[in-house]
Amino acid sequence: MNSQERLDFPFFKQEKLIYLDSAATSQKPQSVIDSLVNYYSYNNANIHRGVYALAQKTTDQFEMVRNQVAHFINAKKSEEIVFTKGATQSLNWVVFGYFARFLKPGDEILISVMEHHSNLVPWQELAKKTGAELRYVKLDQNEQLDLDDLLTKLNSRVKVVSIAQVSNVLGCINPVKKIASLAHKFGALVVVDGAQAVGHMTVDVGELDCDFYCFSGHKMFGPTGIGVLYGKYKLLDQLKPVEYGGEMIDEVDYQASTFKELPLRLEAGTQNIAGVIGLGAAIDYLNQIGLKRISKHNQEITELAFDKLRKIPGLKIYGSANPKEHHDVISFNLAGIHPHDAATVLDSFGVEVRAGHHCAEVLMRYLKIPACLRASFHLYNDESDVLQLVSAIKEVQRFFKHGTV
Ligand SMILES: Cc1ncc(COP(=O)(O)O)c(CN[C@@H]2CONC2=O)c1O
Repeated sequence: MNSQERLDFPFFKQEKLIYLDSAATSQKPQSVIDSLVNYYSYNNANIHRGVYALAQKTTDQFEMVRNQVAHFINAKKSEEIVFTKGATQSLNWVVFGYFARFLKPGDEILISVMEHHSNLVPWQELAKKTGAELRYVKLDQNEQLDLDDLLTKLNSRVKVVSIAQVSNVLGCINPVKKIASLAHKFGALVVVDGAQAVGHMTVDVGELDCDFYCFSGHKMFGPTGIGVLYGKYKLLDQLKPVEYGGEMIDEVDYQASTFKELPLRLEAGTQNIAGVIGLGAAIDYLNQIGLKRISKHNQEITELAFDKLRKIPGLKIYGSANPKEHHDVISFNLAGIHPHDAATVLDSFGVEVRAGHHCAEVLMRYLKIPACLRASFHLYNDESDVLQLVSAIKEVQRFFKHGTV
């Protein structure tokens, strides 16, 4: 990253804040902020129904972003792109709009112990609703996804495998393409939670051959409140709307209504138009910098942080022992210091990390820890951020008079 890119983000023009919580939400480049101001200042109009020129212009801009998203993740066509509030809503629509229609007692749902609550709790509810069984793939000795365990749990009763492409806690990249290939051999469909992957690496849903892919705009330099549900057309066409109302209807009679074709059938009500435009600006920025460059920079920062953190006595890192298997996320604890206490003192040094279960309580139970600290990185982080994190951690240990296990 060059210092100019850090200045692309107004957030960093304020007092020196060491922002290490991009896995919770990323900071926003000026171009994204400007796109929202510009929309509301000069192009604000509702879409798809207005016959006046401005409404048509804004509709065209909205649909152009849909095409942009389709190209960004290499979807076959823009009708496979549905705008949602974010990864959570996207996953809920897949669970309750698609799989709720087909799962029955005796069927199995396979997820991993590392899943975010948004890719875990909906499946719990669906299992209760349908009588299907929810099963978990465990971690291997290196605290990575245990592919052998996945293989032993794959069988003809498994109807869906739902997995994070990147863990928001362990920072590992799961071999989604291989998992899809294996799952499809048993007739299972594959849902990917891409919230921690998009914006950090090139995502190609065609290459992955996944059946559904879900992600959020706010974790990829875009606004909050906007996300994407991708689905292979023939499957998305079977997804029953979870929400009904305006925009998505074709005709409404006294007792029954007909609905529009994909994707509008799945976009009820006035959409987050500004959020879509901001998402388009975020994709423009990602393409301008280049995902390969972002991925390389982020990996350098992550590996630098890993190498320095692992040398700190009393600090334990979760996930792989190989720094190259951590991507933009490092979760850790300090011996004898509760993560919330540590994060509070770190904040007093201007270092902002996350403390808690990171919406992954099953993973915390699996790791036998109540919570942990998490440092997560993106394009705007640099070596000085890492050095300040390390020195602040040492201050925390001095403050709590703990230094060695
Ligand atoms: C892997 C993963 N899946 C799903 C979600 C849910 O996304 P939305 O909240 O945008 O619907 C997140 C959000 N990341 C969370 C948000 O806060 N801290 C995290 O790690 C995530 O990291």
